[in-house]
Amino acid sequence: MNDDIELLVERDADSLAAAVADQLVSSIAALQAQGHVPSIVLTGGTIAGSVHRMVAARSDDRVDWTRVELFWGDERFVPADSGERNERQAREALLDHVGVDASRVHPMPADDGTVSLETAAAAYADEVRDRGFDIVMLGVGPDGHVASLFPGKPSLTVVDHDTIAEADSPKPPPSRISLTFAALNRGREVWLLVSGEGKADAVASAIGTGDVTATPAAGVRGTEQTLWMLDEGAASRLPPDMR
Ligand SMILES: O=C1O[C@H](COP(=O)(O)O)[C@@H](O)[C@H](O)[C@H]1O
Repeated sequence: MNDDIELLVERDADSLAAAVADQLVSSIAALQAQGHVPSIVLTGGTIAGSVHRMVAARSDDRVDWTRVELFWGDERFVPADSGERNERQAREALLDHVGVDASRVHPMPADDGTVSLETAAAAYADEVRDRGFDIVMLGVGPDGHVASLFPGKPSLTVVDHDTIAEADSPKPPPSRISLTFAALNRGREVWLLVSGEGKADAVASAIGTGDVTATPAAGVRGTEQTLWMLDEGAASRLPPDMR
C-alpha cells in the first residue's frame, strides 16, 4: 500500500464535487492572497463537469479569475466546437461564467485540419515547458487511466517529454493529447477525483498495488501532496481501515 497519499471520502458524487469545489476556491483564494498567480490543471470527465458547475456557483470576490493560469491534463484531438472537447466542457460549465483572462487560458490544440496530432502535442509541450503547477486535478477511468495515459501503453514510460500524442485511445475518441507523468508530477498538489462503484477496482488497484502499467493512476504524485478525493462507491473496495 502507498503511504504517501492522502484520502478524503465523501458520501456521494454531489458531496464529493462540492468538497472539491470548496477546496479549489479556498486554495486559489489563499494563493492569490499571498500575491501568487495560481496555476491550475483542469481535467475532463463526469465528476469534473459537476465540480466546474459548483465552482462557478461558488465564485464570488474571494477569487480573481483573471489572475489564474489554466491548463489541461489531457484533451481529445477533435475540432474545437466538438462536444467531446474537455476544453468546451470546462468553458461552458465554468470559464464562461467567471471572467477569466483569455491570455492565461491554455487549452490543448484542437484538430483544425492543418497540423498533425504529433505536431499539436509538441506545441503543447512548448506551452508547459519548465512550468510547475499549484494544483493538478485528474479524473480516473474505470480502467485506471488518468489524463489520456491508458493501461499498457508506451506513453506510460515517457520520461523525456511533457506531452504524448495518443493515436489509438481505447476510449473514444481515439486521438488525444496528454501530459505525461513527467509534467503531471510537477504539480505541488495532485488531486484524483473519483466517483462511483464502477471505479472502485481501479481505485483499489492504484492505491493498493501501485502497478502503473495496469493502473496508470498509480503513477501520479504531487511534489507536496497526492490527494485521492472519492465518494463511498469509489472507495468501497479499499481496505476497511482506509475508508
Ligand atoms: O477520457 C477521459 O476520461 C477521464 C475520466 O472520465 P470519466 O467520465 O470516467 O470521469 C478524464 O479524466 C479525462 O480527462 C478524459 O479525457
